[in-house]
Amino acid sequence: MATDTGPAHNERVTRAIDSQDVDAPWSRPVGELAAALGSGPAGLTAQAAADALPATRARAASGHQRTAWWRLLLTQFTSPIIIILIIATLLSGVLGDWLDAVIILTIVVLSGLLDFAQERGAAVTMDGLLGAVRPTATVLRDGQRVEVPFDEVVPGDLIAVSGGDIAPADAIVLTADDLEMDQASLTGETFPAPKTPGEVPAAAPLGDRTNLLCNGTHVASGSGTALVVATGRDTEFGRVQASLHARARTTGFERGMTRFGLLLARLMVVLVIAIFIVNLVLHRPLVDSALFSLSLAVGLTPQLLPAIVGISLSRGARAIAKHRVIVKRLNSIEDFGAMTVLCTDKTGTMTQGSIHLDEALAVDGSPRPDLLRIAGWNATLQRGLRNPLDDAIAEAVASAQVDLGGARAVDEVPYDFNRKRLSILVDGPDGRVLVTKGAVDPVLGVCAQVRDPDGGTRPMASARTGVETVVESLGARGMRILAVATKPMPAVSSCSVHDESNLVLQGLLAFADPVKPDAADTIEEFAKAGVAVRMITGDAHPVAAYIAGELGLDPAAILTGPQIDKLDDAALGSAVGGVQVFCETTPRHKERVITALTGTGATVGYMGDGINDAPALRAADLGISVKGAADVAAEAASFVMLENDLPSLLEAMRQGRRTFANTMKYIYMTTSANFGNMVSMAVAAVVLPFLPLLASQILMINLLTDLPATAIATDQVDRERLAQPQRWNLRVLVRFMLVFGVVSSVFDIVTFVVLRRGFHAGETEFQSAWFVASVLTEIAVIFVLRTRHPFWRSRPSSPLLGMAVVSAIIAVAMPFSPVGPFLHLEPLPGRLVGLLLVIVVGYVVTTEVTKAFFWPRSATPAMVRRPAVRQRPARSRSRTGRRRGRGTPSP
Ligand SMILES: Nc1ncnc2c1ncn2[C@@H]1O[C@H](COP(=O)(O)OP(=O)(O)OP(=O)(O)O)[C@@H](O)[C@H]1O
Ligand SMILES: [Mg+2]
Repeated sequence: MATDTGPAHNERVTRAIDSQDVDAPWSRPVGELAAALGSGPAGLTAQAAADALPATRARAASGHQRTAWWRLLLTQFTSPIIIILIIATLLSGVLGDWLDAVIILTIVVLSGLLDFAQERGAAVTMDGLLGAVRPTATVLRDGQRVEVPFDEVVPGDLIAVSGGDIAPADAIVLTADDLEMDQASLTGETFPAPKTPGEVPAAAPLGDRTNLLCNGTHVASGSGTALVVATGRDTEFGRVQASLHARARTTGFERGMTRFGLLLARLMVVLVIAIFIVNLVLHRPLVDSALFSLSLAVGLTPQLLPAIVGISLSRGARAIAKHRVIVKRLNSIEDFGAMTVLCTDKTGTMTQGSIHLDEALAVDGSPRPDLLRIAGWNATLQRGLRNPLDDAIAEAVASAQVDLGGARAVDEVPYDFNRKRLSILVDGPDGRVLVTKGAVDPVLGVCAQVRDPDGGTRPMASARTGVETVVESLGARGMRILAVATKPMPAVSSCSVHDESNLVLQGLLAFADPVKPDAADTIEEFAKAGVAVRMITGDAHPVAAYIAGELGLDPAAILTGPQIDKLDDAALGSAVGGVQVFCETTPRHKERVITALTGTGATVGYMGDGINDAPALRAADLGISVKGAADVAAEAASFVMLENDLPSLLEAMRQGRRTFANTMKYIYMTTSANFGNMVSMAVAAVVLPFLPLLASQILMINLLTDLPATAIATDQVDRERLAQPQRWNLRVLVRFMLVFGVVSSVFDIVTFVVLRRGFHAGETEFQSAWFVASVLTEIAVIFVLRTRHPFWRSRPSSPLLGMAVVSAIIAVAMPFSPVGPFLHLEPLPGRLVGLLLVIVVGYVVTTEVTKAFFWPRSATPAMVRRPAVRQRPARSRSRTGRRRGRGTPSP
């Protein structure tokens, strides 16, 4: 098999793509395609794949790529305001003062480097974290199966897929074993589409290309191999993505940030232009006035906000990773902190997940060892999704050394989440039989008769109540039950869903899957933290109720899938709040429940790992999956746990709240300081006969006050901030900005008056004093505003304290240092320094007093509100708090 290597392959692939050699590949014989792509039965060689990678990467669909470091560095200097500032500075150099220009540029570069270093660190951190949970594809290279990241799959690769896998590229089916793809993400079609080898006409619409696996769709059942013909932008999915600019839905945090950023930007533009005009009207020097206004814009601009927020979120992600939870979307951390309801799957999360077959029983509950043989045919011959129930049966068959009589599968109706049954047409010692097993109700529904322990049969109608009583009593002991049924089908060679009728119920299998010992405690901890835990399972009512009891949930507050079907969305919306357990659900039920819960105003988390959980994961405000889960589930989630462990999720959530609280601290403090400065500058520009600060001084203040901001992510958070869900609250933020901004302006103006009237300060002395005062007040106030308690009662983190002290010392020392003259700063008389300190103390005290008035009024009521969905008891369904915007605003 001539597998091509080296640049020749690379060239051929590029040519194939460019010349559309592989146009409508679904209509071409696979041999021809493989030849065109340089592939053979052993797949590509590793060398050929490596050679093709750059061309493939270049055509990757947008997204996920890490920006090159130099590009990241450049972006620090490419915002319009910075560019205008740099040009104006160069201009001022040409017109006169080169020294000033160089100093301004130096500070701009230093600030840019500081931001770059942080952002770069954040990007590297995220890359490392995501590496652990990035999906991989199974490809054949040099005849060996290897796992490679999705973005390293190249045209010509042979891939192998099985249940739950996402197709990493467009690929033509080579072999298929009952392969069915869920193409809903592409076509909206919710029924899985069967896939088989064999060309289809070139003109076949997407839905009819039965030999094409489409990038982004996932395997609903079965397995197969396929030849990759297109990747990235060249795939159907890539094209759709490009045309829609398809983006995942924005989080509440992103929406809040965007709106707030816009608000600030507008405010800034208006003020800066006004200040510039005032300066011109007052006949100040044009260039100086322009530089002053531009520097103000740089100092006040919120464009640094997203960067610093991103940095503190990525630090948070690293801290969360310590609890073995990986954050896939940074902004979801806010939703994590805001979560009020957590819904989870049962198996593996609430239970230990190591399912064990306990008993094989006849319909009356008496032991029936030979049932294991029938069940064994079904479980060991099935080729669909691997799953723990079949594994448990196979294990029991092996350990009891049951003889399967050389049975062989003729055909199969794979398991699906709606039918909840799995049927195999078997050629065994008793001839050709259809063996069906599945959840009790769905199997009973297709049985006409039951087989009694004595070997005789009876109509289902007369036996049903008896069977249900047995199932109920097993369920009450926490047993998961499967029903097994058969039907002789001597004359057929294939089977379908329609053959699942008129079966004879053979017996029941009881599985033990005990509740995790710490699950109940963790659920209680979540409840104390304001998060109601809810269980949503596909399993039957009796066992769900039993497990609910074990977990401390209310077994009476239960809703089944069939009951959900009877409710329309509105009725479901008003019912979900009081329900603690949802059982007998299909994937669609899970999704509807989550949507209904989000509709009540709750911030809903959903944790699940199966294909059947993917729709619910997408519908939730935050999806949580587990490493090793089906690709579709992992893709739909914004958090991935490395182990299925509820306690670590609790810790991760607390860390999420801490991160959110610190991020909000920064936003609250920076915006109020900026707003205050804008107002002060506007006033100063009007009343002073000279500029209150020079451009280089403003930029230096900006740099010095940014230093402690970089340490905010490390800060401690007051305990009560972590006790309840928190969410973004624009109204409180704007009020905070106005109140504390104005307080700081009042003190700025007091400083003006004292300097001009009391000290008769001239230009340089005034600017030097104001430089020192600006830095000191802005730093001191961090310690007041970072907590709602009196500031001396809440300890800041050491890095924050350290950075703040260093910045303050630099600021005070600068006028006395050799650097001073470069910034036009002159040493201040001792009396003036003392006075500045008095002003700083006065400012701190005033802010502290204002804070005491500000927080109780706006925040305390929010703090005592409860989550919309409550823990036990479930009877009185209170409507309180069912609005968006609950939860406690920060800091
Ligand atoms: N391979 C199988 N063969 C037969 N029946 C099955 C199989 N897998 C699952 N079932 C039946 O379908 C029910 C629902 O299982 P499913 O995996 O769809 O639900 P789930 O919501 O993921 O459940 P859980 O909460 O336990 O994880 C199971 O309780 C079982 O009765
Ligand atoms: Mg499951």
